[in-house]
Amino acid sequence: MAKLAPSILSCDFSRLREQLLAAQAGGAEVIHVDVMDGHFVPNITFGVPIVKAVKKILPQATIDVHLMIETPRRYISEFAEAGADIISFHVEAERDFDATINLIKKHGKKAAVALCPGTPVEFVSEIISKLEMVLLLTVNPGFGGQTLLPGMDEKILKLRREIARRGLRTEIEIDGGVKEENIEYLASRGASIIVAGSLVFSDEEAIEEKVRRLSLKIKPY
Ligand SMILES: O=C(CO)[C@@H](O)[C@H](O)COP(=O)(O)O
Ligand SMILES: [Fe+2]
Repeated sequence: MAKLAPSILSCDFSRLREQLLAAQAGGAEVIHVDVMDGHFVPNITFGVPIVKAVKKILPQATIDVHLMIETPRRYISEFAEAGADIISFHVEAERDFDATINLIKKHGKKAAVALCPGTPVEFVSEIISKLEMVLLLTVNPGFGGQTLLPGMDEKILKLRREIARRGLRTEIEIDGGVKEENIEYLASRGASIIVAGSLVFSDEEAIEEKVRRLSLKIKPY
């Protein structure tokens, strides 16, 4: 049903290589990288050098870059050249959707837009056919370890139905607040990629085992 995408936001950066290799050994094919600028969101994380490092450590993985930055179009080329495979930009942070999507595609990367929890799915109606993925942020952007906001399950279902109605193959990524108790339910609403940060990285259970077990929960066959 869905793929698990561990988010490095919650990893121990002094052990980045070890933890990424463990996630890969557990079967993770997609690695989620949260880029935050301290303007679009109240937090600052990391940028291009970390994307390069993740790609170097896991050259076979799909590097899924979630840009939580103002005017993301300015930085698309740098992230693409650093090794991003999927680039998501926020519709709330960019005026020119078409130019940004075209630039991502010009680099041969998968184009995605991200929606904050309060942004309705109708916002993407006119551009969805140009996108490979829509990221639904299910917590307020900026921090890991938050609680899934109410109503997000309905939002996923609504977008999944709209994609089906239009005969598209757009992926839906769910990001934020994914926990043991809601991961299967979120997958059943129509998510195709499920991001998990604190659930994967801040726990005593070994990362490899955790990724394997969670992946089985959302992809039982
Ligand atoms: O984009 C974000 C937060 O803004 C996420 O990707 C977080 O990394 C998810 O963290 P958890 O809620 O899974 O701990
Ligand atoms: Fe994210």
